[in-house]
Formats: sequence, structure tokens, C-alpha cells
Amino acid sequence: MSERIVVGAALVDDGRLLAARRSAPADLAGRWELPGGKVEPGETADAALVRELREELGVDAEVDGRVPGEWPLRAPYVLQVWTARLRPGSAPPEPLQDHDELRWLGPGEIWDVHWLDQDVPAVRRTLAHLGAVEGLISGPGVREEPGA
Ligand SMILES: Nc1nc2c([nH]c(=O)n2[C@H]2C[C@H](O)[C@@H](COP(=O)(O)OP(=O)(O)OP(=O)(O)O)O2)c(=O)[nH]1
Repeated sequence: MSERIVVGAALVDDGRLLAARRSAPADLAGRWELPGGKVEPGETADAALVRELREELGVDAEVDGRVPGEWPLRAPYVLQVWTARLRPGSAPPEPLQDHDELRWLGPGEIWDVHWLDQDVPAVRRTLAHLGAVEGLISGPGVREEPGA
């Protein structure tokens, strides 16, 4: 079967990254991820991300660019990450669907949440990308991932 893309948002606001705690399915519930979802047939990745963020979080977001790389999830899915921001006037994110808690993580807090195992390399790469591209997130306050 050909691979199917799951898009995750590195939604950044005021130098903080949004993490979302999954409420389902049972084997993923309680673990933290980048909000997003599956790209539907005929849909572009960035359109899928804007749609998922509206459905899941109730926000009006715009996508900036893709974090280089692709991370395997349960076959046939792979995770791609795009940086995104809230449009002016957007409602603040709320856990409307798929999640039961949200956290804006500052530079020193990124590894305070229990990310899904498969998200850890994607989050690590995202931080490096955000630091390089926008000077966001990374900086003297960033603590190393435990055990990295
Ligand atoms: N959104 C998202 N999903 C992830 C991440 N990491 C990870 O393993 N996944 C998995 C969980 C799900 O099995 C799958 C994405 O499914 P989803 O439930 O978020 O997608 P969706 O909104 O399109 O859901 P659906 O109702 O159409 O199944 O990818 C991540 O960082 N973000």
C-alpha cells in the first residue's frame, strides 16, 4: 500500500509551541502530539492542516512552511510537520476534538510532556528548524531532551 500522509502542526505563538494530549484511541490516549490529521485524497497537505486545526482546535491558522523530514507512524502512515501560526483575530485553541488538554510550551518546557514515541524525533527536528528559521523556541532556555 502506498504511504499516507498525516500532517502535524508546529503551531507557534509568542515563542511557544502548542502540544495537544490525545483522548483517543486508547493506545494513544494521554500522550502528547502535534495537532493535525490525515490528508484526504485530492487535498494538499497545507489545506489539510488548516482544516484539521479548525476542526480540532477551532482556530484560524495559516501554514508557513514544512519542516524537512518525514517520520514513520503505524503503516501506511507517515508524519510530516509544517510550521503554522494563528491568523490575527483567530479564537484561541480549545481541545474540541481528539484531545482533552492543550499546552503552550515555552523553550524550557518542550520535554515536560510525554510525547508519543514516534513524535519525539519530529519534535526534535522541528525545534532545530524553528530555531534556525525564525529564532523561535530555541535559545538559552532550551533544555536538552532527557536521555538524548
Ligand atoms: N495528528 C497527529 N497524529 C499523529 C501524530 N503522531 C501520530 O502517531 N499520529 C497518529 C495518530 C493517528 O493514528 C494518526 C492521525 O490520525 P488523526 O485521528 O489525528 O487524523 P484524522 O483527524 O484525520 O482522523 P480520522 O477521524 O479521519 O481517523 O496519526 C501527531 O503528531 N499528530
